[in-house]
Amino acid sequence: MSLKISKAIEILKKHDLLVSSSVSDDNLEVTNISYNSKEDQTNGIFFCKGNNFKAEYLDQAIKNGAKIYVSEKEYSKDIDRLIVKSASKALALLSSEYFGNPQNDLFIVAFTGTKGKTTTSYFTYDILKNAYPKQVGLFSTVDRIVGPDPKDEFKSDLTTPESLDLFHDMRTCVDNGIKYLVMEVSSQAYKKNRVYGLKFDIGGFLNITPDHIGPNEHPTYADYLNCKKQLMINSKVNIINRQTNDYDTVYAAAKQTSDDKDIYRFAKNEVGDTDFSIRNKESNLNDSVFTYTAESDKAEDLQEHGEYTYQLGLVGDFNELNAGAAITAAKIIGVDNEVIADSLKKAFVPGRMEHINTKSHGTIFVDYAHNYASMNALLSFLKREYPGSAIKVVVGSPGDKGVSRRAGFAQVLTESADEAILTTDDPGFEDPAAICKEIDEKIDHTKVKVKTILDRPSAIKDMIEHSSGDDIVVLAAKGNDAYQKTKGVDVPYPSDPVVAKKILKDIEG
Ligand SMILES: CC(=O)N[C@H]1[C@@H](OP(=O)(O)OP(=O)(O)OC[C@H]2O[C@@H](n3ccc(=O)[nH]c3=O)[C@H](O)[C@@H]2O)O[C@H](CO)[C@@H](O)[C@@H]1O[C@H](C)C(=O)N[C@@H](C)C(=O)N[C@H](CCC(=O)O)C(=O)O
Ligand SMILES: Nc1ncnc2c1ncn2[C@@H]1O[C@H](COP(=O)(O)OP(=O)(O)OP(=O)(O)O)[C@@H](O)[C@H]1O
Repeated sequence: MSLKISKAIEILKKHDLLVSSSVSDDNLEVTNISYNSKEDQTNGIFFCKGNNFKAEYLDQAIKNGAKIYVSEKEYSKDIDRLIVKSASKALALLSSEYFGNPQNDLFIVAFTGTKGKTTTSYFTYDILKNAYPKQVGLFSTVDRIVGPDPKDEFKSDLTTPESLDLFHDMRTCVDNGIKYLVMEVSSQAYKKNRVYGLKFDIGGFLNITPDHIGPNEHPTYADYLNCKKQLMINSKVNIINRQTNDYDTVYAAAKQTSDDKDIYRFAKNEVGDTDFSIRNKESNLNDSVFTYTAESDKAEDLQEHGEYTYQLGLVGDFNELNAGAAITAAKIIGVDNEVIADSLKKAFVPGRMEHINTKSHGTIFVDYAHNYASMNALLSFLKREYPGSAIKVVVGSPGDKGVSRRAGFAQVLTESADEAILTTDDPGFEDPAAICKEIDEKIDHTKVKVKTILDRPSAIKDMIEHSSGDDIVVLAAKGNDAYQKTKGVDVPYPSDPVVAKKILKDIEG
């Protein structure tokens, strides 16, 4: 991989990003690209970016072999430099060029939404992988899959990677024979220009509720919505949840760059003015069965028999909506209905509505619901569908972030749980006991029985041991995370599904 500096200048000028250039050799062709000074920079281009950037990082990068740097301000005059209006935008554009614009060889399906990105991406990935074996990649919050072999699969750090890493991994995908890429696009990805300049073949908008608003994320809800709707502006074909908050804004964003014929809307039950509607037929603790009905001419063009029935291996009415988005994407691509139906039947998403059937300790769900909106969606669904079951929740709230989640958990536990055990979840630099106390103090104890057990495996064990019959045990908010973020260290933790299964093995054999 390489990048000619003359080409870099041309691209920056084209995008009106270049402020000035001090370049001794226009013909320089760099063979390394980086934004992390600790890496080898031999014959490389180095990007000074980020709120926490320090001049000494550039000094280190130069020592490590950087030949030229890109920055919003001039630091060292010792080497060539390109001064730009936005280092993050420059990073995206020049990384794309450096890695040979791999996006041009991929059909990219992207999803955004406050909730459901990971689940919908997995549904879509599973369907496409069954339709086009060995040709599908996945960039999700949980895993990054850049090729067909187990060695091409690794854990993600961010929902949407930094642009350089994104284009690097897309290059790997293309080199590994991948033709379809399913990815999650967070609002932060737009805020931080990680996907700047990218056009998506299909973009799906799942929902938006106030979240991720705070000093390190979005200053206001308006900013959050503005970032999220960028996916619609940057997608050729759009799929939109007709029932999302701010639907008109989202639809208008799609219309900016797409004709009506390329915008598909889906909705639950009788809504009107939609292209597809979803109706639940039946659900139990293992599956839900629903119909997907074409409600417009363009939807009928996509779905020749008008109405199809699907069985989804992941319960939760919100998952029918997630499935709707995945089905629509697959149909736009032209996947056979049988493949779609078969894939959804076997759907499994790590840490999302994973259910564990026990012999005599009720049914256990492990779910990543980690704010009021998602926990409310989950617990209201369980309460509505299983009125005879006691709902018993093990949950904690993280330290150093999302403080409003604590009051949210107190509210949703009061509204929908019968019993709760408060426990530790990524305490960071805070005291987990104090976090639990904060939640506990806001719970109405006349409505729900609560105790605190800080050691998470002990909390899970206690809840499982004290559950039986039709009880539903929900291990919430941690999904399949295999760590507890504690005082700046990712302390290994076996993950909720592993802990629960081990406890069951010990007590049920
Ligand atoms: C606030 C924020 O969005 N920060 C992200 C951003 O950081 P930044 O560009 O501001 O960089 P920085 O952390 O200030 O560091 C400055 C620069 O110095 C460099 N450096 C640093 C040390 C050194 O010795 N040498 C050196 O060169 C770093 O490599 C970096 O380039 O770019 C970094 C990647 O280059 C991200 O890791 C980082 O995400 C932080 C850690 C993060 O967790 N962000 C969350 C909020 C996020 O993005 N979440 C969304 C999901 C949200 C959802 O669920 O919807 C996501 O997409 O994951
Ligand atoms: N469409 C939806 N509407 C409301 N809640 C949902 C929806 N889909 C999933 N959830 C709930 O939110 C949790 C997180 O789902 P998922 O990981 O798919 O979303 P995400 O958008 O990737 O989340 P995050 O941005 O927090 O990583 C699930 O475990 C479930 O409880």
